[in-house]
Amino acid sequence: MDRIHITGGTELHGTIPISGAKNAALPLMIASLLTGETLELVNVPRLADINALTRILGNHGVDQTVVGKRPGQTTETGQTVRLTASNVIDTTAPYELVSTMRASFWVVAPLLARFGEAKVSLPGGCAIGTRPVDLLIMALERLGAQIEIDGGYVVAKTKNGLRGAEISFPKVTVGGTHVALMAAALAYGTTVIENAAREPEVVDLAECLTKMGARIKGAGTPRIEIEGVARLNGARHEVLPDRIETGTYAMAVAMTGGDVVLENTRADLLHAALDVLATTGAEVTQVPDGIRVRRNGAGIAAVDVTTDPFPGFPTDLQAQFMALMTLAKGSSRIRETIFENRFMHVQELARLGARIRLDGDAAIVEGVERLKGAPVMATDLRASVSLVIAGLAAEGETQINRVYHLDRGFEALEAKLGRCGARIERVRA
Ligand SMILES: CC(=O)N[C@H]1[C@@H](OP(=O)(O)OP(=O)(O)OC[C@H]2O[C@@H](n3ccc(=O)[nH]c3=O)[C@H](O)[C@@H]2O)O[C@H](CO)[C@@H](O)[C@@H]1O
Ligand SMILES: C=C(OP(=O)(O)O)C(=O)O
Repeated sequence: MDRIHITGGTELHGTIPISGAKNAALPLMIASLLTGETLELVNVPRLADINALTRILGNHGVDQTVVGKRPGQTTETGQTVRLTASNVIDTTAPYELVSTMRASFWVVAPLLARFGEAKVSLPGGCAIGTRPVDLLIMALERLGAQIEIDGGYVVAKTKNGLRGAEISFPKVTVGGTHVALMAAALAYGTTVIENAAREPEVVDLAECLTKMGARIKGAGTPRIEIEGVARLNGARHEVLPDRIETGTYAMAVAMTGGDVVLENTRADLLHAALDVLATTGAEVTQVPDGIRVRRNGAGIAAVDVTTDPFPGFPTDLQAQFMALMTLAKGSSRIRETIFENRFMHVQELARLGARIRLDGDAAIVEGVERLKGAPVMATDLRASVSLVIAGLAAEGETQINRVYHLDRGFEALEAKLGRCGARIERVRA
């Protein structure tokens, strides 16, 4: 198994191009199942999760091509992918394919809406909590689907097509909102989603669906209204920048010190996180087409954080922020309200010398003077990258095992950090 080897203690200086968002690209690719025409997606990141979804869509019969390089594009420019679901031959998404990635479960919605049936394995994904799909099933049932669980599969059917309805989510769910949006786009009549997720990736999906001919109002607010249409058409859509990758590298600079411009990204995608970062003492400024993060010799201030649905502080940046707080002056309290088991990085950060105590849904981090490199093991995607950040700031050598988690969500991580002076390399097994 590959490992990442880091020699810590160097500041980061330079530019880092930010990729298209994994968590936007996945539902956008899945939306290709809603039409027989071609959906062209620009700025798709090269990631293991994207490859996994490519296999799942291919199994349904979706034709996929990756467009070659065009003038002005480099290997750092995202891929352009064309997806055509004109000949869907299989409405089953098997366990072997779905178990590795949670988002793949969302294919249930377009398959059901367009073909009246879907059989999709219950999902896997990062081990950060129980992660049920009851609310996704509730949304489809509200739209008239008959659903059974059989042998680990969700078997969904509809006799006469889906019908618009009111879907009121008791808690904010990103996946539930994606599923409801895709299913309602082809349902007969009007659907209202209450307490919808407001994440930028939901807005991105809604914008793409609108280009495909869907009628959607209110995406980005807690109330989304969808007037179903009989069919959707092809479209071309650019995947929005990855706000979690942006925030991750911003926190890396805040921790190691230095001066880095994060290119091809937008501050409005992560205001809450950037505000917190500024409170810790980092200088965060908007520059044309990006964000500049700087920290000089001054120390890191301790700041309390609570994760929340967008526009709050994202749970997907909680581990990275905890890494930063391990070197803060004083004590910070980090509360996780989205997932009940998203503190797997705590024991690994402790190997580097961090002082963190768990207290229910919160972690209390006592800042220390310095971290010292050690072998650590990544346990999930964002936990893994929190160890990379901590390793960059630690004295000496850090070796991160189980790198496949990182490959799910961070494109060209070593190259992006390496060009800013980090001493980081992948040791291939
Ligand atoms: C591929 C992708 O985009 N993943 C993101 C998505 O995950 P995902 O869409 O899985 O997360 P949700 O927003 O659905 O989950 C939010 C909360 O609702 C709960 N819940 C969800 C569905 C359900 O049927 N029942 C239920 O109880 C979850 O266990 C969790 O406690 O949003 C999360 C929250 O921002 C992010 O951390 C993930 O990175
Ligand atoms: C938790 C994540 O992914 P998934 O929902 O696919 O497990 C993530 O992107 O941080």
